[in-house]
Amino acid sequence: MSAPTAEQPTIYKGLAGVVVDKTAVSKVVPETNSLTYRGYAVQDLAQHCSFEQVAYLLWHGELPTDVQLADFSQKERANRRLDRTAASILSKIPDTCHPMDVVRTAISFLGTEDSAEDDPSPSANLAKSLRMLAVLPTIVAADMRRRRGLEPIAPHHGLGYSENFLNMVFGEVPDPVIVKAFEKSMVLYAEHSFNASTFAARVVTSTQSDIYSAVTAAIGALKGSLHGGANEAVMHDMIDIDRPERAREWLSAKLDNKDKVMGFGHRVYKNGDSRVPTMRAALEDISAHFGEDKWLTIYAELEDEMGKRTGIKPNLDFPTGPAYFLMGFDIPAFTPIFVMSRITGWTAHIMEQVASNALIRPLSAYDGQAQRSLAVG
Ligand SMILES: CC(=O)SCCNC(=O)CCNC(=O)[C@H](O)C(C)(C)COP(=O)(O)OP(=O)(O)OC[C@H]1O[C@@H](n2cnc3c(N)ncnc32)[C@H](O)[C@@H]1OP(=O)(O)O
Ligand SMILES: O=C([O-])CC(=O)C(=O)O
Repeated sequence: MSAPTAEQPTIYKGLAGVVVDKTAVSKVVPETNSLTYRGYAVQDLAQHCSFEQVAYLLWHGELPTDVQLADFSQKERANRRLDRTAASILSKIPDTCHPMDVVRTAISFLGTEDSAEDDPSPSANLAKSLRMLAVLPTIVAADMRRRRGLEPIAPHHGLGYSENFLNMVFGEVPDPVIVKAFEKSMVLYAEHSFNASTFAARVVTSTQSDIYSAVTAAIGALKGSLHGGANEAVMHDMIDIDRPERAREWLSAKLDNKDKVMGFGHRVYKNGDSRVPTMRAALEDISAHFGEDKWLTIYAELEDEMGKRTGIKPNLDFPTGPAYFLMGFDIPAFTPIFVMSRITGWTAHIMEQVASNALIRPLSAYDGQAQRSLAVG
């Protein structure tokens, strides 16, 4: 291969392997299968911490003291309600559209209501981040109920973040096994360095645009099936497979057809996703709770066959898809639930970008028409 020149520079397609900036929010080490948020291993956080504690950690760099957590929770609970104008706007969106479009529109609309939208100070951006974190479950739950022809359930200020969300969806707080598994998924989904949606948020922020615009862009990036949308695609595939004895044949057909198998592979992890063991264990807990092992068996068949055929391992969306399905969520709500969690990581990165900004503007190598004369007259 010849050396790169000004005319033919090296192209890093998809920015693969390119380090574009520093971050202190999280560290992904694929070689040791490790992921830390602000220095803490994610599996320890998922085991021992609430989602509220993890949100605080991502934003402030340290876990909260009891007093700080009480203050944080009080503010989060006070921001859960969706105002009447926003609720009315969202109720007019066709219920045939994907719920990610509802969430994207909702965040964009929240920006229009905020008189401090363009204030990029740390305190203003923190307040806006908390507002989005608090109100997103209300939006996602109301939209899920709307699609089921049900009235929304108001937030319950006596309940923690996950319990309140589950109560707004199902009209009751489910068994603690389900609440814990859900909470773990929220912790695992919260942050993952410069993934596509976070990078989209950082690109928008780098132009000195506002936090709502950055989050709106991130939601658009997360929707795609190569990113967050994969958790929905995984469940559609598992339903398509239907019987565990069909799983290997189904997978072979996909690979023979050169199709991507959803829920497998990762840009950074090439030897397995650090979050999968924790989420798979949560899926096992839920499956045992419901006495339903069909999805877990399909999971194991696909994982084994994919390993044998390609060596490619599952990513976080693989166990989360069937876990959310067993919890009782409808499939199009899976990626909006991911948004409820990732809002923490996105906004932590937005605030980091604001604090040390440089316009993000890469170069391209032109391969279009050579310069030519315009035929005039
Ligand atoms: C929370 C998250 O966002 S996790 C990611 C969720 N996304 C998915 O699950 C979608 C399915 N997975 C994929 O499409 C990919 O693995 C991605 C997009 C996640 C990462 O892709 P990249 O880093 O660009 O790797 P790339 O697509 O170049 O794959 C390298 C090789 O592995 C193959 N490969 C990678 N993932 C898969 C897969 N899921 N199914 C089949 N083959 C795959 C590719 O076909 C390619 O093979 P080749 O070299 O023979 O052409
Ligand atoms: O890091 C990535 O490219 C995708 C991912 O796993 C995430 O965003 O959680």
